Amino acid sequence: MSPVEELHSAILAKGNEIKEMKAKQASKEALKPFIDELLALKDAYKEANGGVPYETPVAPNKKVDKEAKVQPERTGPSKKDLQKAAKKEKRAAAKAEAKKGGTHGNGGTVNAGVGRDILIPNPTRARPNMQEDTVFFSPGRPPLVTHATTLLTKSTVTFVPHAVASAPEGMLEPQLFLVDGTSLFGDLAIARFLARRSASPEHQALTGGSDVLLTSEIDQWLDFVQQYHMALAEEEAKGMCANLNAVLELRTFLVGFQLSLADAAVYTFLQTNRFMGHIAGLPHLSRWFDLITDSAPEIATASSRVAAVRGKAGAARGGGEEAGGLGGGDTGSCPPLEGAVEGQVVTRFPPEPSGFLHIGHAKAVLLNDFYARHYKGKLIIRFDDTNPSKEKDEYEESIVADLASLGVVGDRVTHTSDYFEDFEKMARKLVEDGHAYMDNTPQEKMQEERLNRQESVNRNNSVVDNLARFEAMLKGEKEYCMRVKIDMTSVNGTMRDPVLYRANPQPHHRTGTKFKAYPTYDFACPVVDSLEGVTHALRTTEYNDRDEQYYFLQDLLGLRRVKIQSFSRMNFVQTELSKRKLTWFVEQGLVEGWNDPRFPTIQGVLRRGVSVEALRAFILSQGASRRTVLMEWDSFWSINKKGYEHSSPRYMAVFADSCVPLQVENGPESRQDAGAAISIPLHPKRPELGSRVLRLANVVLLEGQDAEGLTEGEEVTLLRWGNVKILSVEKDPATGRVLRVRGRHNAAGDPRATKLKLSWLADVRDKVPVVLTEFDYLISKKKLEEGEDFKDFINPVTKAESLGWADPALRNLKRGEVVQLERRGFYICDRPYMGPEKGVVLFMVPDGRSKAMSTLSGALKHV
Ligand SMILES: Nc1ncnc2c1ncn2[C@@H]1O[C@H](COP(=O)(O)OC(=O)[C@@H](N)CCS)[C@@H](O)[C@H]1O
Repeated sequence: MSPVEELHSAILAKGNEIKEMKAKQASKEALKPFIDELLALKDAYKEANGGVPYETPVAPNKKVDKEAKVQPERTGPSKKDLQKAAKKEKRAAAKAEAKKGGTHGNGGTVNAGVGRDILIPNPTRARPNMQEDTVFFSPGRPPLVTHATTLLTKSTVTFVPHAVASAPEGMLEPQLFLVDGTSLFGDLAIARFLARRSASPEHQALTGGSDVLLTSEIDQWLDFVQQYHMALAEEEAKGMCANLNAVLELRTFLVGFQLSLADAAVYTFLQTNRFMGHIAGLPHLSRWFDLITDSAPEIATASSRVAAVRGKAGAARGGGEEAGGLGGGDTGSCPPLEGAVEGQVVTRFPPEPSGFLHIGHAKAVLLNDFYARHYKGKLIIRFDDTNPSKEKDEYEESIVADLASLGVVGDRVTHTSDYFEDFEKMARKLVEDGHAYMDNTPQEKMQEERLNRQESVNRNNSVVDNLARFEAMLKGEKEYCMRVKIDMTSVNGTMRDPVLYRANPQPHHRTGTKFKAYPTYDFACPVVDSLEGVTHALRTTEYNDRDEQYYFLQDLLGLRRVKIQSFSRMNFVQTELSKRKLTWFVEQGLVEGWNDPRFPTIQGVLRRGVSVEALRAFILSQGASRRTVLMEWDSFWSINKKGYEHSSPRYMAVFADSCVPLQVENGPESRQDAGAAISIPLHPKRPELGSRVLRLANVVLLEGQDAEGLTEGEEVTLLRWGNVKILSVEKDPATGRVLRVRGRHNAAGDPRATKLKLSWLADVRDKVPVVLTEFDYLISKKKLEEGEDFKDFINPVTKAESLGWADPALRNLKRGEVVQLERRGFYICDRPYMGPEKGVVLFMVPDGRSKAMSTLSGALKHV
């Protein structure tokens, strides 16, 4: 049944219910909620039916109703139904035409029998009068390629998001209405149209122009995107990226020798389906991705702008102000940058590509990004790649992907290795001028001497000897390193002749074997900050001691001074952030990998259900204070929950192994009764999110835990349906456990008068299998004391999976989407529905409370 048909049946059923109540002389007060429901159903019908309102049958056709009840189950509409539907459609179309200017329509829908509506172009839908070309779209399915094409072709098109009744978020295709009343639907069809109607040959070339082969090749890619627009499983996504990489090995663009809609469609597809992690390790695909980002920024802009409508990614750079109340005239909890001048501030985020980014890094990059944006300046993303023993391309690529998922786009991406030649020259000059010397004191001894403020025996060697040893070091000779002469008597240990250069024969991931000695962090940071025009270097407070040395070196080398502004490191209870310790967890197999949802990596926390907006708001609300605090996860999760409270649609699910059937004596026979569904809002307090179909049945599944608490004769409320009087509770004589329950729906019952409000699920054939997954902390102790080894505090059980049954609508859930399961909490989809044996994998998103949202207990402590 299509949503329109379902609503039609629901209206009939509700009307009959009201008639029955009236016959029983029900009071006006008792009737009111039913009449309200009927009106709401009619509104939903009108919206789903292209603006054409529900038509009350001229004479109530009791015969048809009767037929509906005894009709055998069938797989498709009968000829008679089709003729009737065709007549009805004709009538509706004629009405809609006459009524031009009404609500926009949605295209026709055909039900595939699995609850998913497949759209067909419907030329007869209602056509509103538009002042300008307008694309209506569901926020769950933003028309990214259309948006990119409007930017590329400079077309004037208005985009209007709308919530759609009777269809879950993301189900409806975008629809373009032209000023002349004609319309088109589907992201790719609209994009093609916009390119083709442009007068410019350059824009027409986006679809292949008049070249038939090119056009077809482009179409081939568009078909491909169309086919896979739903989220793919992890392995499939990986394989697909590998194939794309192979295709792009010898190509600059996907088709021909210039940008086309094929590039735009595949780019937006990859960007919005979280493929970035897979792209990272693939050189040709990465190169192509970067090329499109740079050469057609309209495409990236479209993706990030529309993603913002969807509420998933952070705002695109350059637009608007921060979330979380920051921005505007002041810097909120982030102190102003000293001496900052609007338009001239340059900040930088300098990760070492030696591991995956974690939430501590997120703090550093979001603060740098915030200041750059606040002062209308620039942000540099600099890979601090001075240690070839630890760094890899793979890490660099994962960092790029993680920054993209945080919505951070640097104005420049640089590498410390871009300056290796400059370093060599500067270091040689320091040696020549007697400011630096070569030292072969063993590492431990050197440390001891520095601690005791003792000079090395090499401190006063001749420049000639030092120069010879310096050149040997550059060739990879490891015996001597270069130290700068500062002050061995200084109270600041970092001023006691720090090491600035040392040999490392390992090939570098970017420069290969060209260099065999590398600057240390102490040397690299002040030099590159100054050379790159950084005005404010934000560093965590553990570097404070190094500030003096940083300025000393800039002065010694005659470089412009950069202002340092420090902020505290971010640490969380029961969480390790060190790359070394996180690697241990991966190597021990205690987690799935770096993107494990128990890990504090960016990939891990996003997978666990952290929203980028919440992360940003949390970090910026903490600000750039220097006070080091150990954060509680609870306060973070409760900020995270706030966003979802308003935006996530609500459904119900029950545990599969303990659920108990409740036979509702007067409930509808789900497979045969046309009234076996009602329309309810996706979110009871947010009608603008639209509505959905709630399936009813004469057998519904209750949580076992709830069934145990039922007593005969009491009235309970089945959430969103109404009251049921419990007639009997049958128990297993051996165990005393409830086996089944019988009840009767009481349409006139008052939900406010019942004690128990139960979640439930119609026991329908297409209910969806789900895996409800909960996680605990990897570390069992809140704060490890000095000397305590984290390995002694490993939580033995940190993951629990329970099988469940959920609302049929969850069949359409995509990876990364968050729903609320009533009385359970928020869940993020980690794997979409892939068949009866591979149900939807849902991860519980903590909400900051130690208990789950209700008396329903989970499999683990709720963290
Ligand atoms: N836990 C943390 N809280 C805040 N900021 C952090 C945290 N951990 C690291 N950082 C900052 O991120 C960048 C990059 O760190 P990385 O360890 O990859 O690299 C370096 O520390 C040096 N390449 C550059 C130091 S300025 C850095 O700013 C950290 O302070």
